[in-house]
Amino acid sequence: MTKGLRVHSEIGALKRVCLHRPGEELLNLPPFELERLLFDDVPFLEVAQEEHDAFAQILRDQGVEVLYLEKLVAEAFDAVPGARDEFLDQYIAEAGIKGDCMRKVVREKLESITDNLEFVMKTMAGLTKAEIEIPLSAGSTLNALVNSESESDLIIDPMPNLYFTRDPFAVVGNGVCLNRMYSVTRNRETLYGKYIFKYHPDYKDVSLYFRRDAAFHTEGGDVLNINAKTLAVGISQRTQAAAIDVMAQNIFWNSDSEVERILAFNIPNNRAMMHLDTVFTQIDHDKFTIHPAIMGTLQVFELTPGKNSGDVNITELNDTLEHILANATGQDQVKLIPCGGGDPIAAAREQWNDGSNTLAVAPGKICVYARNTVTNDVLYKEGLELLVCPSAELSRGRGGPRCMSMPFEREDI
Ligand SMILES: NC(=O)NCCC[C@H](N)C(=O)O
Repeated sequence: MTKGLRVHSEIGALKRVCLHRPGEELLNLPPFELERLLFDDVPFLEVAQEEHDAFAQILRDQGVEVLYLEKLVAEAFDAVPGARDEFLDQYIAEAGIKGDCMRKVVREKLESITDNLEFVMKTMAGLTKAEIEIPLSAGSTLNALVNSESESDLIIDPMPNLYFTRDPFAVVGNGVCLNRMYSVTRNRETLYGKYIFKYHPDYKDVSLYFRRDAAFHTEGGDVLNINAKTLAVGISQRTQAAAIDVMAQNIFWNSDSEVERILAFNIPNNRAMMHLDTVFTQIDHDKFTIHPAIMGTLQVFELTPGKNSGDVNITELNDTLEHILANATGQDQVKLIPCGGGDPIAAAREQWNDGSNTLAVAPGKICVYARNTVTNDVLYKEGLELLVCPSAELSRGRGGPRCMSMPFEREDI
């Protein structure tokens, strides 16, 4: 029997999760490319890996099976002859390589890697001019041959944000949204999910509720499974309202999905609040961490299936966030715990380092970054059990424990 996917909440006991251990993609991250590559500093790879290994071990100690994205892709290639070639064609087409000659040289370089895991990790790391010999022949390009400050040393960009496995695809119930992401630099990450959900023996039969060739963009950080019947989605810098229209049609009118209601939260468009999960995250049956700046300002819509196949009804909910979340979770009331405990400076500082971006491994038991001491103290006093991850280097990419994980299976609550 294949394993498949099963995620009907944010808090049910976590059984299986997909991570990506930061790799050489972080070594191909020059300071002057940080903004374009959506990273905020140059991390120290060895320490980032140690921190990530500690995060994975915390999850294993809680009985969670840890899967690695890069291994799943390699297993898909091992399982299906021809899958790797198909991937390589698409990878090269989307890699932004300048000139046919260079594309040929790069293809030969990647084809020469025999081990599938090594091959996958190389595609993630990117490629620099120093790594290949460029033939001076008919068909070569000036861009390849010239060493100049105005020409990048990167032939293929690295994908430094891959360890935020939350974003390129989002598991919803037993299916998955394979996203078209907001930025060119991150959209290449969705190729790995495509090949897992197309060819991996355990995951090739799951339903897709969104596709990477869609006209509108969305990211997994905006998708929260409240329960089997209710999904919360952020309208944000990263997810367009039109993408949620598409998602709603595909989810409501797919017999595999139990979701009957989507709540769309219109959140501010800025980097500190780039996704819904940076603004609020469920941590217990009746508790959420929140960014204090969104209190009282949110516009929220409810989408439900209409009468005829493909129809979606939309209404605006004029209520407080507490009432909307209490109603969605079926609780009499919910507690919203502000990042930084309400102190404006601590809130801004710890929000910047993902103080509200926690990962629940069970109701009331959450992974948090060690550096957010003010928020962690408040969470502890509210009765939460904290699993504390080191975070000096990992946090430089602007994502927390929820961003660094994509649950594949949770126990139902
Ligand atoms: N779900 C999340 O909030 N993910 C964090 C993504 C951070 C990454 N550097 C980005 O800008 O996309």
